[in-house]
Amino acid sequence: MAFLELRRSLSSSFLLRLRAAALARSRPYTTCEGSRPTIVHKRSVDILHDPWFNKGTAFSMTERDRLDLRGLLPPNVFTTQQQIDRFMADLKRFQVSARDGPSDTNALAKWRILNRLHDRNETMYYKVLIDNIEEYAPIVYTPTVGLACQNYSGLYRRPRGMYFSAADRGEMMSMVYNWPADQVDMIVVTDGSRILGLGDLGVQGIGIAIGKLDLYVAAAGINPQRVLPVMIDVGTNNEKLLKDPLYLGLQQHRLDGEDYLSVIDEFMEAVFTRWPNVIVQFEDFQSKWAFKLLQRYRDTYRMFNDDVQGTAGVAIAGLLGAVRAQGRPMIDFPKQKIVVAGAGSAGIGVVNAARKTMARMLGNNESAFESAKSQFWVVDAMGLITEERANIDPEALPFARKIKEVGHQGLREGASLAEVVKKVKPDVLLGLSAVGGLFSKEVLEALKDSSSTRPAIFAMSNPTKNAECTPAEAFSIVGDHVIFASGSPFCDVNLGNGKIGHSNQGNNMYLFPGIGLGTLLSGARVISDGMLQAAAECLAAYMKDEEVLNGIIYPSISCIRDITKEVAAAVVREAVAEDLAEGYRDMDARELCSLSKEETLVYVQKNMWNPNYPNLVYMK
Ligand SMILES: NC(=O)C1=CN([C@@H]2O[C@H](COP(=O)(O)OP(=O)(O)OC[C@H]3O[C@@H](n4cnc5c(N)ncnc54)[C@H](O)[C@@H]3O)[C@@H](O)[C@H]2O)C=CC1
Ligand SMILES: CC(=O)C(=O)O
Ligand SMILES: [Mg+2]
Repeated sequence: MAFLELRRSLSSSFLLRLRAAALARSRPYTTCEGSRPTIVHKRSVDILHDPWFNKGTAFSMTERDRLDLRGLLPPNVFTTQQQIDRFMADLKRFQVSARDGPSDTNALAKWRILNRLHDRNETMYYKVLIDNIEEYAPIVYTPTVGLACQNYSGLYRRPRGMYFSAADRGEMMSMVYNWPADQVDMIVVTDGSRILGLGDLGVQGIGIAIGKLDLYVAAAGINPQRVLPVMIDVGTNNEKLLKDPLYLGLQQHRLDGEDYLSVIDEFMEAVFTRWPNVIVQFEDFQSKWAFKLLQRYRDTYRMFNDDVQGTAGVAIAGLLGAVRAQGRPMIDFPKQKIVVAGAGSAGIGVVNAARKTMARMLGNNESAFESAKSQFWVVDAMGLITEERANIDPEALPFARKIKEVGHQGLREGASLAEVVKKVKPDVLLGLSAVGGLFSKEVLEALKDSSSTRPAIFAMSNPTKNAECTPAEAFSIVGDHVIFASGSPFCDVNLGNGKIGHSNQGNNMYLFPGIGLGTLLSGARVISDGMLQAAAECLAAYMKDEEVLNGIIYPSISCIRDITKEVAAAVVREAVAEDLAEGYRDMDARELCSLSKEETLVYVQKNMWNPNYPNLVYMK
């Protein structure tokens, strides 16, 4: 009701202007000089201050005349490449002159320089990011984005995205109309309660939503005018932030229970009312809420939880790669013994998905599902989880080991990670604990007795300092034959004798952009388990046998746009197969069904945004 009243009270001319502006913005952004122009309704300095349309020194002279820009810019008209060369020279100069400081200082300085470019010229920002993804993903994404979030209240200059707070209850239906774009394809939302492995960062967590959406644009080619980072500020339980007078968020403890749920419910209703086709990615919600919110919304809204579902898919792809790296067929996966350290949203998401994958390989029936469970040993902050655990988390309950069973192995409730590794001799040791160095010398020494010919170590916690071990530790302690993956990037290790120990990056960035893009282009109303499984299988199949045998189980980030295209196409095809696809724009469901695999790839590619300046024409 409040929403209807508000809409009525807005003057119709304002709504018309809003719609006209949004329509202009929603036009294809990939046109170049000479092709169909983009109509803009602003001129002069207003256009220079609009990062969606600004081209800076690249405005041609005719455009400068057309848009009243003559004299507002230095006279030399630059090509896109010249602009980038100038920007990069500046960025590199900083890198050289800041060589004395700790490496983090350089990384944060680079984040600031890139952030300022993002604020003034989006096209150029994304061109720099796409063309140098290997170098700058670790800046706009993990690990540096973690540091940026920790310091966000100080770094904040210009607003980006939307903030919905506990103080906005009852207002969200109208607030969503404050966002200038009539079309939003992708929202990444966080409540800041568990940012990477850095804990509760409150409102400062918006940095992670921005970083994830940067990858949506760079990897999936989602139009940057149609992404929306969102922070839901329900308070923070971080006492340091609560005491900080410069903290930008609500200075109150987090809402809980029904109060908390009512805020998230209102937000979901509001965004899906204004943008019925939007996809919402939940990011870095503490486990306590991650599973509950996923269950609450996944059958009604187009949403997924990246930490639970995206991470699970990336882990499955890596685990299957590790089986192949042993020279064994993937169908041997159900024989792998897997020790998982961390029973939060990510760890439990992985064991659930891995169990289902094993069960499918074993015949996809109840007994297969039951027996697959016995391949996992889950260890959390209190040690090995068994059925003797008091107040066990319901999500972890299915993986609690039977006390008699572990007794036979010489283990007990709460056994330490080192003891578990010693007794189980696992094929895989996977960390999603957020505890840097958890895979200590003792744990890694124990893994030397693994029953696998090539034990695999997944130190998946972020950012870098939270990795359970480094690749150098893994290769030097366990041996050259080990398979290694980490959540944040590490360099390969020189093993001597011309041999390289490959350091893979096992991060959900290889899946979430493709899951989002595939869902968008299929028009599926929900994101099914099958669509997520198709994404994971596609990533697993991306790696060639010779790469996998060489210990390379994930692709290089330099191919992320290509991988994302493949993943998105796999998601579209699965949505079609499950009869969930309702089509997108001119591509209706029937036509989607008739596309071959190759045609689906072409369809996806055609719908990916590229960072080219459009030709701008002013209209009153
Ligand atoms: N590589 C990737 O793509 C992803 C990595 N992550 C990382 O995973 C980590 C965990 O994320 P969530 O599961 O959401 O966090 P969470 O806080 O929900 O769970 C952490 C879990 O680790 C356990 N833990 C704490 N100390 C431990 C110890 N000494 N030994 C064994 N377990 C211990 C806790 O009991 C808890 O079960 C974070 O660092 C996050 O950055 C999360 C998602 C994706
Ligand atoms: C990668 C990611 O989503 C995380 O560390 O939370
Ligand atoms: Mg996350």
